[in-house]
Amino acid sequence: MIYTITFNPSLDYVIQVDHFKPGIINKTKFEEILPGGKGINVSIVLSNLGHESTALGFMAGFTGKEIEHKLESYGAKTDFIHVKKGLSRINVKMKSDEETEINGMGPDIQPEDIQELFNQLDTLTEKDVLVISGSIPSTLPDTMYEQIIERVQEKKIKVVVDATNNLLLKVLKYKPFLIKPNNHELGEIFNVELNTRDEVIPYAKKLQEMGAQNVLISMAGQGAVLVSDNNEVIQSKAPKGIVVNSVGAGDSMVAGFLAGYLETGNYEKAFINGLCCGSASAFQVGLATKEDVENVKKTLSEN
Ligand SMILES: Nc1ncnc2c1ncn2[C@@H]1O[C@H](COP(=O)(O)OP(=O)(O)O)[C@@H](O)[C@H]1O
Ligand SMILES: O=P(O)(O)OC[C@H]1O[C@](O)(COP(=O)(O)O)[C@@H](O)[C@@H]1O
Repeated sequence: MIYTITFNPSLDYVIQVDHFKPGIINKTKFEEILPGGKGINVSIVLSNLGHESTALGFMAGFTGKEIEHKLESYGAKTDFIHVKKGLSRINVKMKSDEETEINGMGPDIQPEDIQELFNQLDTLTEKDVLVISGSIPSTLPDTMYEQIIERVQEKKIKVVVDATNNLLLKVLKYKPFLIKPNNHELGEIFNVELNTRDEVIPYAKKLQEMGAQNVLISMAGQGAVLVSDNNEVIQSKAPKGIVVNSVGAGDSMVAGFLAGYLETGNYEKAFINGLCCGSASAFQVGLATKEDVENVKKTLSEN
């Protein structure tokens, strides 16, 4: 079973506002409410690609119930911990002349809720895969990622981490199977600006030297680079298309890579699946389906 953990799930309120101006009343031209949060997006895309997963994490209030309900409608399994205080957040994703995001805080997670998550993790076995992604709400200790990986370390399960800066750096010593920062996040870690695929390669290799087995760097419209554990560097430009909503593109890439790897055991196929899955999600409001990914793959070979 693939387990995803989303510490702070959300309802993503995606709106289109023509020429947004701060300080006045703006009206929406389009609106949709989607379940969100990085692990949740990974679970949705895995379902779309025909892979079972169970979404773990913390939920609260009516927003939490709606996130769970929406997620299950995609066919993903859920086993969320229901937190008593506060509400699961609503994150605003505004498309206008520029993309603007306002992400909420989330509920008040208590030590007993964390213990419940640990108890769930204790049931995982060697055959399982664990995807841990997204930010940590302020009520959780910033050692959360490490504590989880340490807890499952002896089981030798494959762990995938999609997190930024210190959260990511601190888990490298546990040798995660896959990490997926984007080029900006990679640049922030080393205090450099990385704009091209060639510039990214040496820094991706540094993260590998620091412990990660496979390092996948997403680069939005520039494509992606993979430094794999068999010392291969695989890179590609992005498939061409019109971007409608890039929220969840990175999570789709993680799901696509994982699905491709579990199906074939081949890094190049996994990479292409991840790349096309990311783009297929960016080219629509919601997240990619298997058919969308196959269609994007055809355009990649035509480019
Ligand atoms: N503008 C775009 N054009 C084509 N593909 C895109 C675009 N934006 C994202 N993608 C696809 O989605 C993947 C992940 O996107 P990215 O924005 O780098 O991730 P994140 O959301 O984690 O920052 C990219 O590697 C690419 O395959
Ligand atoms: O957990 P975080 O880092 O606060 O981010 C949550 C947001 O990220 C998303 O999961 C999208 O992530 P990406 O665009 O990086 O793929 C949204 O659905 C959600 O609103």
